Amino acid sequence: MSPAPIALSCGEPSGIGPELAEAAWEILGTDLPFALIGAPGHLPGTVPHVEIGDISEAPQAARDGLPVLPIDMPGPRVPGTPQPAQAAGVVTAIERGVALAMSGAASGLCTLPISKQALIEGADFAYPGHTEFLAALAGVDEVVMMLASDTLRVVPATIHIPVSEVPAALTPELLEKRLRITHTALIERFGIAQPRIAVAGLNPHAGEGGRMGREEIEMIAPVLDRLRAEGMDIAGPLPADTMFHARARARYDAAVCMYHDQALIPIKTLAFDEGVNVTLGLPFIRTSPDHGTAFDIAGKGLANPSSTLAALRLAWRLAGGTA
Ligand SMILES: NC(=O)C1=CN([C@@H]2O[C@H](COP(=O)(O)OP(=O)(O)OC[C@H]3O[C@@H](n4cnc5c(N)ncnc54)[C@H](O)[C@@H]3O)[C@@H](O)[C@H]2O)C=CC1
Ligand SMILES: NCC(=O)COP(=O)(O)O
Repeated sequence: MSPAPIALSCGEPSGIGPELAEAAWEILGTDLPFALIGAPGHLPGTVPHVEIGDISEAPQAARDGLPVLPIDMPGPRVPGTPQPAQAAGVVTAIERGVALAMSGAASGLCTLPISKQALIEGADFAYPGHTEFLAALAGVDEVVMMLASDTLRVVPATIHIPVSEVPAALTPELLEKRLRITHTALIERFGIAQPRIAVAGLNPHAGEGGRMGREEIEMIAPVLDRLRAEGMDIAGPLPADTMFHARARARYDAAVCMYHDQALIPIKTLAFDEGVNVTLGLPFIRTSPDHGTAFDIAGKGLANPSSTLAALRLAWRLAGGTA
């Protein structure tokens, strides 16, 4: 039996999200059933859309157009200029997607990019990103952000915090939890029986034996030693500058990095168009394109849908679908 459709939350209406949703339907058609949760009036109209009342109607509706579960939002889409007045609707779309995924009516949630600033201004949004919001909605304490592509998988151990706060945020407990969730997901979600994980150091040259920082010796290495003693295949702490070239990448299935840019720069450099953001540790499947709202090109017909397609396809595959 085919999995339930994927819910696709609209993200920031004035970014490229509406264009990506239409392009996704144009390319996927009925092969991969999904429904956009958003304001029908914000769609550019390059393809037809069909308003539905229940996500189970998506496979049938997709024959005639992009299936849309409508959300009321005030005002029009203004490509390139976020509209804080629509922020509450953007948040509602995410909440509705989570409810559908948690109930099983949707087999997963794919989120289009939000403008964090617009959500803060317009809806007092208290979270730095989807990842933290979804964890709160699901009632889960610990989740992991993974960016995945055929070329590379990366996990930032700390996520949306200032770089100045990273050393204090990196605790043995946090690193161990991130590693355990990553290890389990590689086995259960990605079908890798014996996952190989590479762990980056925090400092240049992974601390150069303590001369350029001691986090590797005092915090990272003891955690890795403990997990290796349990049988996990973990390399590191490795110098971050030399762990992403092709020969190095061949030695691991995922790289766990110490902070956001250490993880995301390599994958966005190697696989910007195909990368997918996956949240691990939630009680439902959540994926997202790896890019943001791209205000500079919104409404200009320049948005590349590849990462959104990859995100929908990964969600579908993780749900057991075969398209
Ligand atoms: N999952 C999410 O909700 C995410 C949201 N964001 C948010 O997006 C906003 C803008 O972030 P930026 O750092 O400017 O990154 P961005 O990814 O929106 O844009 C960076 C550059 O890549 C280009 N680009 C991005 N996606 C593209 C696509 N599909 N096709 C063609 N070109 C594309 C843009 O035109 C821009 O030149 C911020 O508010 C940020 O917080 C950023 C990343 C993820
Ligand atoms: N840089 C990744 C990013 O901002 C996506 O975050 P999230 O909204 O998926 O938590």
